[in-house]
Amino acid sequence: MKLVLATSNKGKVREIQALCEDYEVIPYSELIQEFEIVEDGSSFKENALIKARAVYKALNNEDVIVLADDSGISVDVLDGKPGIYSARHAGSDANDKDNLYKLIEDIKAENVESSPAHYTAAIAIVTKNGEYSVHGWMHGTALAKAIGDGGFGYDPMFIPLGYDKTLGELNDEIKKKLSHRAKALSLAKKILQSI
Ligand SMILES: O=c1[nH]c(=O)c2ncn([C@@H]3O[C@H](COP(=O)(O)OP(=O)(O)OP(=O)(O)O)[C@@H](O)[C@H]3O)c2[nH]1
Ligand SMILES: [Mg+2]
Repeated sequence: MKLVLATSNKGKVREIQALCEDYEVIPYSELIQEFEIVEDGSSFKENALIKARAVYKALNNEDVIVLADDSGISVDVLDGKPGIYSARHAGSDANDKDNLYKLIEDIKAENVESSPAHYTAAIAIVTKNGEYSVHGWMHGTALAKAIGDGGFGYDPMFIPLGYDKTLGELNDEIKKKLSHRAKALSLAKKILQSI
């Protein structure tokens, strides 16, 4: 089965391909020109559906199956921020490093060295027969420093529950077992098997 990913994030493409080895997973940019999708929903689920619907419509082929991921990190000491705004935490043109160091500064400003935190991933699937969505979470600790350069985004400051190293230090196989994305995708696969 072919799955078209409605994402411009290469880290997500890499992880979803590794987690869906039985599928042919291709980013939509291999089929059509990338375009801007305004993520103005009020939840991860709404934003994932906005992205999947936009790409489904643009592909103009009713037989495609489109999958989108909307995700982010929520830090307890920051009252759950940045949450759905994780990609724009340091501004609308921010890159992963800008967002990472802004979040580190925000945690330091609370006069703590770390805080409980969690990642959320909402996965939306759009097909001619309907729309579906599922969620997955990964809990752990957000540090006020970055260690390691594995993963992407905020991974160098995040220690998953039960570990003592950041996702920047741990190998990809560990994140593959634990991640918010892996958990949401395992539910998404059950939906894909039934359609
Ligand atoms: O270190 C990380 N490990 C992860 O596993 C992870 N999952 C999400 N995020 C961060 O959360 C935002 C997503 O925003 P997002 O869902 O809008 O995606 P995006 O804008 O990057 O691409 P797109 O899929 O929208 O095209 C971005 O800042 C990501 O860096 C992660 N960071
Ligand atoms: Mg985005």
